Amino acid sequence: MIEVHELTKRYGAKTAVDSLTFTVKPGIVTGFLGPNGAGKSTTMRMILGLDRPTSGTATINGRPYAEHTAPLKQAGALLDAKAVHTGRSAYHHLLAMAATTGVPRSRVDEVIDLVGLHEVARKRAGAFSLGMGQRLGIASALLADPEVLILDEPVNGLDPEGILWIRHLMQNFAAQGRTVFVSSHLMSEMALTAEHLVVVGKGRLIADVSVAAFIEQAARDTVLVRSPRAVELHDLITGPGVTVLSVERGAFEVSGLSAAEVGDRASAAGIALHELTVQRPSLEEAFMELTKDAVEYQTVGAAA
Ligand SMILES: Nc1ncnc2c1ncn2[C@@H]1O[C@H](COP(=O)(O)OP(=O)(O)OP(=O)(O)O)[C@@H](O)[C@H]1O
Repeated sequence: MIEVHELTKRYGAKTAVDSLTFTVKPGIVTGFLGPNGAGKSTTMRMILGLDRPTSGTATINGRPYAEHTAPLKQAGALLDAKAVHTGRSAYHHLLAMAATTGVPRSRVDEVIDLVGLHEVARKRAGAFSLGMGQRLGIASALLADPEVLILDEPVNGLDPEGILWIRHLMQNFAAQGRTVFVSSHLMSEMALTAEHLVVVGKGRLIADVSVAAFIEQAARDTVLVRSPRAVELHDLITGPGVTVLSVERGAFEVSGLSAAEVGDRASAAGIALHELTVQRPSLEEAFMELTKDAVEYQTVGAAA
């Protein structure tokens, strides 16, 4: 379990993390979502004791990470996959880590097999592809068999097979009753991986919600209506709870009414319909809508 309470980090005048409070529960994968610069990495670094908070607290299994007697048994993390000694082989990188943290040698072979690096374990890590580097980073995170796994953008730059592999690894880890906290700026990826979402923008909490609830909210349909008598039909259906989102010549988009309701009303008034299409926003669109005011560097015109 990870508990973050009123966590704040300022760099001079810049507030990178602004009074964040949330809990990451065991047994499920929790996605940490937000646009670039939202403060995800800074929050993860503070949870792991790598950055000192300006104020507030972050604990892992009830204590600040650094105060645990065997911190690596509590939480393993992948923050930057390139942070390995490039001259060492994957095997020796892990062996050195194991030796300094009291992990038995046999566990090194175990995690190498677990992440599928058996064939290349004796090769220099500096020559690894991005995907192999990510696997090695995850092997390091898993080395001490931790209760909590913290991964910062683990699928960045991976091919579809690598993405699938990490997704299953996280889900299996959570299914064992452990805690998984994974950051991403891709809603579509998190919808497939996570069960719960913590969404941040400009350092602030925007949503703390189950993926199912987010999808349900996002999936609010709109109906595109095209008719030669669009103006009349438009006037006929407007009322409480009905929002007309866009109007163009001969067509409009409406929310708050089902396609059947629009069709019935048109039929009752003897108005012909030339199109009646249910439109469902993609999850990515719903996420962008949610975070649109919290995007740090917005392209001019992007808000429209
Ligand atoms: N050491 C630092 N000094 C000054 N500003 C920093 C420092 N580290 C982060 N920031 C700023 O804090 C904000 C949050 O950065 P952070 O890297 O935590 O965001 P993020 O959500 O992880 O973004 P990304 O997906 O781009 O990595 C950014 O505006 C960043 O420029």
